[in-house]
Amino acid sequence: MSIKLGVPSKGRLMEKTFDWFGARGVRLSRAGSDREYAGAVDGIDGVELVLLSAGEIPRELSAGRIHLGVTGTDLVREKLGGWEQKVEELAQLGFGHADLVIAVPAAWVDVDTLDDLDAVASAFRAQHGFRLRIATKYHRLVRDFLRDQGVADYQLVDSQGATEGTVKFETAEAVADITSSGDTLRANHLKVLSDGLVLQSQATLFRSRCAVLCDDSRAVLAKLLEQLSLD
Ligand SMILES: Nc1ncnc2c1ncn2[C@@H]1O[C@H](COP(=O)(O)OP(=O)(O)OP(=O)(O)O)[C@@H](O)[C@H]1O
Ligand SMILES: O=P(O)(O)OC[C@H]1O[C@H](OP(=O)(O)OP(=O)(O)O)[C@H](O)[C@@H]1O
Repeated sequence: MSIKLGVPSKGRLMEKTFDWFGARGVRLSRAGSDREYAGAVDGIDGVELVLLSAGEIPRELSAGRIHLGVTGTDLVREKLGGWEQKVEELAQLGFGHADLVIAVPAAWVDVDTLDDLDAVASAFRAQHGFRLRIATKYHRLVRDFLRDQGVADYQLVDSQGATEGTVKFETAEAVADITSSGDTLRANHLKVLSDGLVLQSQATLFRSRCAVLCDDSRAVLAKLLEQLSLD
């Protein structure tokens, strides 16, 4: 029996994950061309590499279809309600750092804090007859954060990409999205609220609490974690 390790199938996250495992003697690679989503593992027997969308890895972990998975903490917390019951964080990998933030138009010179946003939101509703729109793909995290911070008079609108563009295209008044360099926010004339940090994320190795392990698989997992110095 083998255990399944899910890794992002493309981009920086995939390459840096390969580097992280490689530095610990577990060599991960794509099996064929850049377009093929099959993987190979050298340096340990019984581990199968599964290349997946970063956004699907939380669901695969919680369904128990993969035993281990690398993805951002933001995606696990967003996609899995009660995530701590479903997965265990084994190691923060030290890359893929990004902040989930609330940002508003830079031209809103009087709006710097969540309190300011709350005041604007109430005035906006009175003036326009509908609630101020915040575009995001992080519905759970943003809703929970704004509830805890006492901001209520808003609505979330779904944006699965190019979220910073929604303000210019007038489908939202504010955004909640991941930022790392800040370039995308600046280029779209947006600014982060001073207390608008929802979550700091980085690439993390997770273990499924839902995957069933036979004795052989348990032994493979223990050997892998020992090789990664995580036992
Ligand atoms: N600019 C960035 N800098 C660093 N990390 C980022 C950046 N943008 C996104 N990330 C992180 O990368 C991870 C994957 O992001 P995202 O969901 O956008 O995946 P993707 O690249 O669109 O892949 P897929 O569509 O296959 O899921 C997330 O954990 C996110 O926090
Ligand atoms: O602060 P920065 O360094 O500019 O990075 C932030 C951007 O990176 C991510 O987008 P990505 O490139 O993954 O595309 P997406 O908008 O389609 O998610 C994120 O959604 C921001 O748009």
